[in-house]
Amino acid sequence: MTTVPPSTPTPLLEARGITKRYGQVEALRGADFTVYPAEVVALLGDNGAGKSTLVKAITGTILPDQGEVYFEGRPVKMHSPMDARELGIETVFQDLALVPDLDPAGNLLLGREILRSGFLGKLGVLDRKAMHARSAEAFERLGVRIQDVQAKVIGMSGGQRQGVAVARAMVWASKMVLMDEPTAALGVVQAKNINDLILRVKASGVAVVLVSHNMQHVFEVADRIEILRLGKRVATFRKDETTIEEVVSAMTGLTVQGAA
Ligand SMILES: Nc1ncnc2c1ncn2[C@@H]1O[C@H](COP(=O)(O)OP(=O)(O)OP(=O)(O)O)[C@@H](O)[C@H]1O
Repeated sequence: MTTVPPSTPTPLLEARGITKRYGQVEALRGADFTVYPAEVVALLGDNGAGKSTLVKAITGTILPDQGEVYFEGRPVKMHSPMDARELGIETVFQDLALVPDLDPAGNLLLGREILRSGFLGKLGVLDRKAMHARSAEAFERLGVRIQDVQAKVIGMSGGQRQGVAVARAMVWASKMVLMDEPTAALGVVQAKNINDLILRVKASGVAVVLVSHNMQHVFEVADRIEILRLGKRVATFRKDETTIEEVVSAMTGLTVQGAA
């Protein structure tokens, strides 16, 4: 187990002592979580450990009962995903949150549509040409291959949809992208594409938080790994200094790991 070395920069995001209850269930019991700038950090834990709840708490999707979130060293309160967006944080949720009847461009630019300009300024009409051009450029830059950018996403394969959702988050995130199970429904080639995307985003200076059960995926792309167990962080590792066995032991609690 590794603690943070002395030369480590100020965390981009730090969650401290987050608690969240759903009735009798304590989903988070004082969870901590740290993300450094431009790193890929995997958030791992067994089913029900609280990973999705923690992701929601640091993206303004739910309000925690207790605890603080610091962003670039300052305390922040996120009341909605819009608050997170304003900080440069984008999220790819398990359900992808795409609009099935829109094409990839419409989904990429959802809430950020480009309007046609008229004599008196912006008209309330979508500039589809500009939207398609902008999206095609974004997909190209990210290496996401979309055969027909004008086809509705409802007719696309799971992997293509995932590509659209991940690209949307990556295009707009200036500081951090969170991905909850990005490769869950993907084949080997598609999972590799997502890995390539993650590494591209990291190279552009944006941090990536990855929630995944896929150990191979995690060990391919993550710089660090943080483990949640029963709603608390129980260990942190540098990927280069650990093994899958050690990580699995920390997740299951079969060996004692010092708290991070
Ligand atoms: N909206 C909710 N209402 C009630 N209980 C919830 C809700 N969301 C999460 N929980 C409970 O909180 C605990 C943590 O759930 P969470 O989904 O955060 O875990 P997870 O680590 O993401 O699990 P998984 O890997 O299975 O997705 C679980 O016991 C879950 O049943």
